[in-house]
Amino acid sequence: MVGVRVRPLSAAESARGAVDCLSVTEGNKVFARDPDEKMGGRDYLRLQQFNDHAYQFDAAFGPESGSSEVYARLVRRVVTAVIDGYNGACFAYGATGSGKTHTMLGQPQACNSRREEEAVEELMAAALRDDDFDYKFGVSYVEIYNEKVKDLLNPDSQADLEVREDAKHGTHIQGAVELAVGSAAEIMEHMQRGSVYRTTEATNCNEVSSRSHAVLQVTVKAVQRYGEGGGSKRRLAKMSLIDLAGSERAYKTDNRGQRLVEGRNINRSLLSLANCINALADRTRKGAHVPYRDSKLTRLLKDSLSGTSVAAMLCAVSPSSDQYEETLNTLKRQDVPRASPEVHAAYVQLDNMEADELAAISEESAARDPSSGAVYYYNDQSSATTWHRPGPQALGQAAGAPPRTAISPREYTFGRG
Ligand SMILES: Nc1ncnc2c1ncn2[C@@H]1O[C@H](COP(=O)(O)OP(=O)(O)OP(=O)(O)O)[C@@H](O)[C@H]1O
Repeated sequence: MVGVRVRPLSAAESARGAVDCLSVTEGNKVFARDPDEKMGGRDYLRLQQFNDHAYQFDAAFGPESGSSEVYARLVRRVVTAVIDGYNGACFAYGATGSGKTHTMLGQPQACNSRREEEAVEELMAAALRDDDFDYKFGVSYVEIYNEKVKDLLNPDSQADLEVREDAKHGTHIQGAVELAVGSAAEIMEHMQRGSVYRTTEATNCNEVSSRSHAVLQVTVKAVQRYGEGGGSKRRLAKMSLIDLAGSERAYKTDNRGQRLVEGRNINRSLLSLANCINALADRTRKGAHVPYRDSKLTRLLKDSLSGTSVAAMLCAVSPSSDQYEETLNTLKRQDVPRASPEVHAAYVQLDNMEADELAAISEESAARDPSSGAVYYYNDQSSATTWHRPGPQALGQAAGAPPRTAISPREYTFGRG
């Protein structure tokens, strides 16, 4: 699931004369108004322009939404999956100063609004309610800065730890401390202590800018109390909460020297994360190579992204007109393709579709791409982000189950986006 959170315009932004250029509307859409365009008129061309800047998400939160709402709509399902034995990951993505850390950690004076705290509290509470399993929890907290892994729970340790993978532990960091914990408060305490050692700098965009990716992992070991036939079932799952470094382009922070190297490493690892997510999400490339090894971040998160894992991405954006380009960059990258077929590339592999999926195609879910004239169908029984474009025969008998042979196996059709 991909969500977006628009933070309030800050006092500093208002003082600079910046204005609010985003609105969150019904249907989880975010409209971005180009501050250089005069949008006063309501003629068709202007309206079209306006619509071109609407971005669709699975969940969209305006400045009035609290972290609890973000938690309930985006994070809870990840926590539930972890309790059921799946790996889960929540990412906070966005430009510097957009609100990633605020969403993940909250402000010191507003402890009760932390999303991470809610996540670990619910995880612990669900474990306590479960009579069938005994639970043990461990926590580790690392940062990845300039492709080097530092243990935030043991800051004096070796400066660059290795990411390893084995059958017993999955992907993990060799030598990183994993502390046994018994309550959500303990996890938060460790995290607050570790956060002090995180690499932050003042950039042009944020006074306390995180220049590293911070990865908090809670390991959940569950052992069944009364196993059938004397044997006990065991489950091992991991919940990863990731506060990514700012995604802005290097020039924006006016960085040179060390800052420029940082910026390049941040962008490289974010790109490799995007490449992995795209490869995993692209159902037309089942079994395709996923480039986990391209960065430390993706190597570490390999078992939280692949297989039977559940992930949520929260994109933080500033509504400020002077951050418009960065905001658009985030919105464009994370926009869910199903919303507006007119402005997005769409792709299908129909030979993977089952008869019941084809049968679910209905005329109501059809949309026509104005530039190519192609008709797309959104099939809500399958992956939320996959558009199916039936071949010519299938179009004529959309309500039935068209013969598979009549459909070309792969078709890629691109609209304007
Ligand atoms: N939803 C919000 N409500 C109120 N204030 C917010 C909100 N989101 C962010 N802020 C404030 O905006 C400022 C920047 O936010 P934050 O430090 O979380 O950005 P960031 O995306 O983590 O930046 P960086 O990548 O540079 O670390 C902070 O002062 C924070 O308190």
